[in-house]
Amino acid sequence: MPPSTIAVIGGGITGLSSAFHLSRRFPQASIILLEKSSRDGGWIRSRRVEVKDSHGNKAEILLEAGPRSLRPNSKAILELTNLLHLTSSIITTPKSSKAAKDRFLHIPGRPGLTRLPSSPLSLLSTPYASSILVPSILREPIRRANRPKDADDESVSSLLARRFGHKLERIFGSALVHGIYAADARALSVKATFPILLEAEERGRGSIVLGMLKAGSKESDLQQYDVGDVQSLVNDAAVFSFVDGLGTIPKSLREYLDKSEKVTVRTNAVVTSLRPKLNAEGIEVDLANGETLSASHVVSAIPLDRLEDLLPSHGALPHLTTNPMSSVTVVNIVFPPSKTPIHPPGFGYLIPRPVGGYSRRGTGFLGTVFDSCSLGAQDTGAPGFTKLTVMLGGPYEITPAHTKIENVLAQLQHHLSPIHHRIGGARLPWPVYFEAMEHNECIPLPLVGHVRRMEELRAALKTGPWKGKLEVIGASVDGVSVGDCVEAARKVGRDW
Ligand SMILES: C=Cc1c2[nH]c(c1C)Cc1[nH]c(c(CCC(=O)O)c1C)Cc1[nH]c(c(C)c1CCC(=O)O)Cc1[nH]c(c(C)c1C=C)C2
Repeated sequence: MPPSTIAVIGGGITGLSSAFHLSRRFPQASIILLEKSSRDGGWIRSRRVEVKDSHGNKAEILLEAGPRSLRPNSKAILELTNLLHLTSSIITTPKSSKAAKDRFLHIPGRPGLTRLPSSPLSLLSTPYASSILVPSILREPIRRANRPKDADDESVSSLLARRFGHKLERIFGSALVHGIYAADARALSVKATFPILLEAEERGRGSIVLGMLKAGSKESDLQQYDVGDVQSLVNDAAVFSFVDGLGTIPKSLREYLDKSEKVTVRTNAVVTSLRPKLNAEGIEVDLANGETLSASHVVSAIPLDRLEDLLPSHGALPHLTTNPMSSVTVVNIVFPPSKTPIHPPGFGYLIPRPVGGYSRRGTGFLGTVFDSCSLGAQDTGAPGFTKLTVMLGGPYEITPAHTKIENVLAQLQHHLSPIHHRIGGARLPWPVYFEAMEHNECIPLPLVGHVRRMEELRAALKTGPWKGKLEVIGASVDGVSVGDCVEAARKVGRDW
């Protein structure tokens, strides 16, 4: 029986795009999206702020509180962009730009920023990073195969350390994981987060480098996605966004859903429990206001541990509370136009795990994104303002002192100081805008064994009291990027 009434729980990007795709696939079904807070869009939050410097120069700067850019390799995102008619507001960061090519680390104990090589030729101009990367990479193929027998998963850290050595793991591996998961690489499942490394090791009979060199060309599945001319617009882009930021996607999804006769979006709608009907098909959805909705099918697009709170004991599901979540403090800063550039051109920098681990006395800094470099075209008004985003938290414990403007600026000054010393020891100017936002439990962290656990969860949903009528998707199940969330939303309900 095709679904007659679908309840989608959660109004983040996964929930909104699920309702969108389901309404296209099942035009006869009534769909109700239930979001507990007063706004939809989840962690995507774009806003424009007006800034003014002491000379009266004014600008309107687009700031992001959460994710800020999309990768063109996500076909599901290209398709959504096409279907929502967002082509004309795309902004790209070209692959050839400094914002795409120049990435840095701030290595605790070393002054300023350390440039990462972006091509074989640039190894010469990045001596410190290359002195660690080159020997580790050259040595890897001659290390004996050393994957532990019968281990089908391990931590990101463990894989990198056993193939490339501990120094590469700590300096590069930990920083990469900070920039995506704001997490400790020693806990995350490599199979869930970087399966490409395990696949390469398999192909290279123990060597990741040889496996990468052997990588065959992947069949393009572009035909299955209705991407229109979006693909050609982002062909030369490293990343892209929209004139009004990533918030354009949830806003357009909401507009589309509000126009659909069969779809209702309800905010401030708190779901308190989900109950499989005992003697009939379907699921009862209880709300905090006392209402009970009857749904033939339900999509849970909320974090797994929140779903756990909604389930009755006879519908209990495995592994909902295994993974922790990472909390990140995002600090948006805008500096006034100045003669001395605030930072070198580039994407930004990440800070690796310190030698002694995540001390409570640490600065809490994970990295900084140079937003003006990649997405300056979003801003209007007087030129020359610099927007950047500092990220703190994750494995570090953050106190209010960490995010005080003076402390954040002092750290930035320390990381960016060589550029200022070179140009006469100038200090960073006082910002025209500063906002620190704490995102509590915003990134789910798949621990070792996550892939197997999710297989068991899916198997339990197909059988037992849920009979395949409840599907569980989203960042805590399938992958944390916006592309992963939309891809999962596109597939939901395929078996109904
Ligand atoms: C709120 C902080 C976030 C951190 N990571 C993510 C968020 C939302 C999610 C994320 N970031 C990246 C990826 C992979 C890219 C992809 O597949 O789309 C994911 C899933 C890469 C990335 N890291 C940073 C940026 C600006 C990007 C591009 C994508 C995006 O806009 O989110 C920088 C960065 N992110 C985090 C930290 C601590 C950090 C440091 C500079 C955590």
